[in-house]
This record gives sequence, C-alpha cells and structure tokens, in this order.
Amino acid sequence: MTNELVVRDLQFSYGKQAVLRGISFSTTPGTIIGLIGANGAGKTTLLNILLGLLPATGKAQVFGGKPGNHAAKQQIGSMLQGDMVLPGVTVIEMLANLASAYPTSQSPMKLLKENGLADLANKRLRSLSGGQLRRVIFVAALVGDPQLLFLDEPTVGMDVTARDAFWDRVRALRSAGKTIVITSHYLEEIQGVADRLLIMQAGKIAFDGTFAELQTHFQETAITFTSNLPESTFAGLAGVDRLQNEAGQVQLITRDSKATMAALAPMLPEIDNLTVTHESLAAIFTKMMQKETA
Ligand SMILES: Nc1ncnc2c1ncn2[C@@H]1O[C@H](COP(=O)(O)OP(=O)(O)OP(=O)(O)O)[C@@H](O)[C@H]1O
Repeated sequence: MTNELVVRDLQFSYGKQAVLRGISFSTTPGTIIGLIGANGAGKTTLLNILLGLLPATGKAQVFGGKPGNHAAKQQIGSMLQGDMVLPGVTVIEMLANLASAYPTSQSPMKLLKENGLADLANKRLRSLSGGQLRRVIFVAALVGDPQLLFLDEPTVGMDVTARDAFWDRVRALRSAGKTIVITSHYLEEIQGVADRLLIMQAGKIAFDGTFAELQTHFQETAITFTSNLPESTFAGLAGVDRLQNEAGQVQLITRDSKATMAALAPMLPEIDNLTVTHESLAAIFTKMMQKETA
C-alpha cells in the first residue's frame, strides 16, 4: 500500500536553534496518530513543514507530492494553533467560501449539522466563544474532504460534552479511511483515541508504536503487599527490577507484571494487603522527558 505521508530525515532550524534533527515516519490510511512531546519539542513546526508553510531539508512527501504544492494541499485539512479567521463574516459564509476553493467539497451545512453546530451557521465569527470557534475551525478543516487531517491541540477550550462529540467525529473519520495526526497535551484523551503514538524528543522521534508497545517498553508496575517471608524470596522473581522492604512492607517494581504476579502466586497464602498499581501514561511520559533533560 502506498503511504500517503512519508517523512525521512527531516531537519529544520530556527536560526542556530536546531528544532528537528532527523524525523522519519510514514502513515497508513484509517489511522489516528498521537503526536506527543513537551512544550517546544517541535510538533507545530513539523506540521507547518508538512503543510508547506516552513522549508526543511530531508524528504517529505504527501501523496507523492511536495508539501505545499497544490495537490498536496488539497489532501490535507488542518486545525492549527492560532488559526486566523475573519471576525466579521458568518460561519456559513466562511465555510462556503472555503468549499469553493476545492474541486470536491462537503456541504458546509451538512457538516455543521453532523457536528451539532447548525445553530451557529449565521453567527459572525467574532461572536463565537473560544470553544465554539475551535469546533467551527474543525468543520472548516473537513470542508475539502481531505484524506489527511492535522489537528494541533484541537480540544483546547472545548467543554466536556463538546470534547466527547469531537472525539466521536474523529473516530468516524478514521472509519471512513482518513489519516489523522493529533497533537495534544491531554494524554488520557490521546490514549482513548490514537492507534499509534509518535513521541518527539530533542528534535527526533523517540518512540513510534502503539500504546501497548509503549507500556511493554516503559510502563512500570508497583506490586505492594505485606509478608513475613524473607526479602530474598522476592528479589529474583520474574520481571522484578527493584525491590523495597521496610519491616515486612514490600514493594516490587516490575516491567512485566504478568510474569511477576505468576511467580508470586504460590506465595499468596503468606501475602496480605496486595495492591497492583500500573504507571499512568502521564507518568511514563514524564519519565521519558526527565531522561531527555538528565
Ligand atoms: N517563529 C519562530 N521563531 C523562532 N523560534 C521559534 C518560532 N516558532 C517556534 N520556535 C521555537 O521552535 C521550537 C519548537 O516550537 P514548536 O512550536 O514547534 O513546539 P511544540 O512542540 O509545538 O510546542 P507546544 O507543545 O508548546 O505547542 C521552540 O523552541 C520554539 O521556541
């Protein structure tokens, strides 16, 4: 299958500051990709390059074309931070104007209805709340019926109901075969929706894989219990990386909780107050960021 977005050894600097130091990845249709990284990691810069708004060295192809060329632009819908809108025009005027720029476009009114925004059609953009404006900009990104969507911090300013509805729409777009690249600092949200994670660190892709793979590689699980068995009983158990024992209060840190629990099973009659706590995605992410700055 032809990948629609192919990036190889992409590099970019702002003056002397190297922001992207060799980014490589490609996408497949019908996938939601979570692009994660600390503030300033270069996520927005990468999206801007792929949209043809910033020049870079290395290879970047959108459906075989260069970023920014006419064919490539028509395949991408984007929702960026600080998107400019004309405050005096109405929602429907803005969308209709946008639709006229594409050879095939979706009906703006149909899109507004699908996204629960039909009531806003005749409102001027300046009269919308921050969350309403973000939702309208999402609709604007869909008007050209793009195959590829770049959504940069899309849910900022949206209330809980709007977020839920938004993610439902994003899932529906995936089912329709679109590829969606999303940056977000709301890691739990990304966990709920993304099929694949790209973690940017120090201008490179530090991790490219599924959440399950991220957990396999990085997630630690704390197994705590009380026991009078000697510490040496637990030290060599399968998967155990570290062990703490303070007066019979034992904590095992493992990266393979299934293996460790299986090894503990025969000792359960002599173990009390067992708890198993898996590290959260946010904690894994923080740990990875600390490695970068260490
Ligand atoms: N126009 C600019 N001129 C100079 N430096 C810039 C410019 N825009 C961004 N930078 C720098 O490039 C780096 C990457 O910024 P970028 O906005 O791509 O990060 P990001 O990962 O999107 O961050 P955030 O999560 O805060 O949105 C940062 O160090 C930033 O200060």
